[in-house]
Amino acid sequence: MCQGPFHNFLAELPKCEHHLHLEGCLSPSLTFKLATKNNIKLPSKEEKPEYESVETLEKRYEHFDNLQDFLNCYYLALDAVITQDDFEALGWEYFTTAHADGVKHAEVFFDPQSHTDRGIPFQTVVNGFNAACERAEKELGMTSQLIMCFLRHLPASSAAETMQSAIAGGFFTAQQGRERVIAGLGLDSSEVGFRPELFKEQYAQGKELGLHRTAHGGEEGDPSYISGALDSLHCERIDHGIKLVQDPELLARIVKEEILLTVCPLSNVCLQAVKEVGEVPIRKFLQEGVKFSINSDDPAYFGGYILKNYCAVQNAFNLSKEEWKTIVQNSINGSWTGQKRKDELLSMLDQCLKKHA
Ligand SMILES: Nc1ncnc2[nH]cnc12
Ligand SMILES: [Zn+2]
Repeated sequence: MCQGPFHNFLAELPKCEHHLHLEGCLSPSLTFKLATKNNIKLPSKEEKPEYESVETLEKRYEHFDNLQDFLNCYYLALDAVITQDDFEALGWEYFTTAHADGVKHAEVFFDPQSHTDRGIPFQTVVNGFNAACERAEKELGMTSQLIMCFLRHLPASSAAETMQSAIAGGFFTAQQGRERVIAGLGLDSSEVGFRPELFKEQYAQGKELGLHRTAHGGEEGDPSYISGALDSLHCERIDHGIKLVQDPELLARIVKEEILLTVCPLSNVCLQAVKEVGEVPIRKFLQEGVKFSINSDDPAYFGGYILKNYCAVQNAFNLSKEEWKTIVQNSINGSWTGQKRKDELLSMLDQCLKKHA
């Protein structure tokens, strides 16, 4: 069980997070705080009773029927987030909490279209989130990358416009010793019916520009959403990917090509993809040699940040320290950071394992 010394071991593991939506860190209390500051009218009590107070909104987030039910809440709450400082505050909420959970390196998603569609300038969003990343490195020693996601329920033409905004703003360009502000592309939102192939052109353009590529796949959708992301989008990682177990041939390919899955156990339970964490194919992935990291997805909605996910996995699978070593090693090596940073993280892992031997 995840208690006492084992909990300390999990807490002290040097974690890399690869599947985290910054917008998914918008808690009910931060939503109300920003709405008040910005003079934003959240839905009225008559329209949506859950917006009566922080407490009623917290209660609403205790149960989601499925991914779409969650996404409806997720997009609505964003109305409260307006200024560059708001985006920085949202990013900072993530970095401070993740730091306390032992995250050393984070590759975080953001959804520009959920803001530009409300009239917020693209630069306001990116500059705010990037300010939080820079502050995290300076004040907390955490390294990070931003991953720009396309919303798959919107047409590819909207993704193309988003791509153009990032190019025009110079956010994909490395400048004078500074890395590019946006390191990679992602694909999220409603999965079933919105196939990865629709975004082929944007991903081809991203590959040409030297951007990293990942996409949500096999969260609710069948394994063809995973193979589609590999074949059409040339993804280096797959976000979620739990439906992979339905296709043994594809599983063998994922192992052979060393594609990292970014698994989010508490999210899968909250969105009813599985009944309990024990149904997430953690044991199967370890046995078959599928590389994966463990992540929090949308922690303000799914009951906890990364450490809660590590603990939930431990409670469900009772993994050995050797198995945790494999998981953390794979998350370090599957990160989109340079070898020097990976070596630092691997050495932190070594120290942690020695301390807890
Ligand atoms: N779990 C998830 N799946 C798809 N899109 C998302 N956007 C935020 N969280 C998501
Ligand atoms: Zn996600």
